[in-house]
Amino acid sequence: MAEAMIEFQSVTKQYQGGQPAVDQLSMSIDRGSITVFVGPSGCGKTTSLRMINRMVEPTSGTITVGGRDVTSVPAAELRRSMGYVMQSSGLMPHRSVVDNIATVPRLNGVSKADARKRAEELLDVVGLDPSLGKRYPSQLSGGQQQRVGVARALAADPPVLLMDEPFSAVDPVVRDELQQELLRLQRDLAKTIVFVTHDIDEATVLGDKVAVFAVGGKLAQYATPEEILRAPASEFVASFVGRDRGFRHLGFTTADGVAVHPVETVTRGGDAGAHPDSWRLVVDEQQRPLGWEGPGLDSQLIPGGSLFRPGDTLRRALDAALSSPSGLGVAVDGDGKVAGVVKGAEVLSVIESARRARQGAL
Ligand SMILES: Nc1ncnc2c1ncn2[C@@H]1O[C@H](COP(=O)(O)OP(=O)(O)OP(=O)(O)O)[C@@H](O)[C@H]1O
Repeated sequence: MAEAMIEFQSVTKQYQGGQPAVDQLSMSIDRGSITVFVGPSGCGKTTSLRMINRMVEPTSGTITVGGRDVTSVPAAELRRSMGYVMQSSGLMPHRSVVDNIATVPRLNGVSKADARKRAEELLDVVGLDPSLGKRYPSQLSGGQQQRVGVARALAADPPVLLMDEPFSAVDPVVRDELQQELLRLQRDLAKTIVFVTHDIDEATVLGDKVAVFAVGGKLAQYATPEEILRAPASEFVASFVGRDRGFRHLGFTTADGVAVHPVETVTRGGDAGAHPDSWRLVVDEQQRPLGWEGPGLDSQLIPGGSLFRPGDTLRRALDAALSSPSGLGVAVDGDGKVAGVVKGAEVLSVIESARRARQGAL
């Protein structure tokens, strides 16, 4: 069984008047995992996160980190012992990137030279060119600033990282990159990360476990993303995770059972007959897919859909078939060479048998 790193025991936060911001929260957060707090605006996610490092003090209840009641540690010391990343990177505008990252180690008594050296290494860890270290925060893009925010939070090598909507101010493509980068980092670092977002997609991508909060600071469900999509605990959770949860749930099952069929290919610039009478896949000299030629379309190249790779999920298999102009999803091997095609109807029948097997197991 996983070991608890952070525990909330009947924690309530009541600001003046009104209903509690957080109401009798009890939950246990595993060491070395990513736990995502998700829910609609105002449901107490940020308040819950900030009570972990005492930026906010609970009205009642107890929070322990590593078995120690957080109120037994001076608030300033506690805060420095945890990394904190927020939505606006929170960088100090008049300090260089390197000096920003070195802030907490310097406060902890690390020499200037060592702290800067470590800061430069961390730029590399978060995927930034170390030459950016001399710049000021305003000379970086939003995505780069968020990476610096992550580097700064990691600088003192804290076991716990608190992240409050760290990627919500950047565009969707950069956001996707930052999410993948965080997962990659976490594979090496194995920190205990608590991550706040209002975006259920982000929660299911990142979370080992997801805590769904309802307004009034009540914990509505706390489970793996797979379980939350498959078996929402209430009407509220079902509506919060959204209408396409059935489709998104396919992202948790591998498509090993889906057959890959041979496909007719033609090399670009090769012997193409002018009018193909069925769909055929155009490939380059290394057998990598370029697009399709269709019947009656004068051998004009039509862009292909998404690709299906070994180990991919049912969601990707289905998307490959649905996004392909021929209706045949292109499967490639680990080198990106065409391995064959998958058919939408067959993906659906694998999905259906997986569903029946699950029901049989109940
Ligand atoms: N300092 C404060 N004083 C009074 N009320 C507060 C304070 N901070 C938060 N609240 C209230 O507590 C409730 C929970 O706020 P919190 O910021 O924790 O929610 P959230 O889920 O993080 O929301 P969002 O996604 O909008 O950031 C809200 O009703 C909010 O108005």
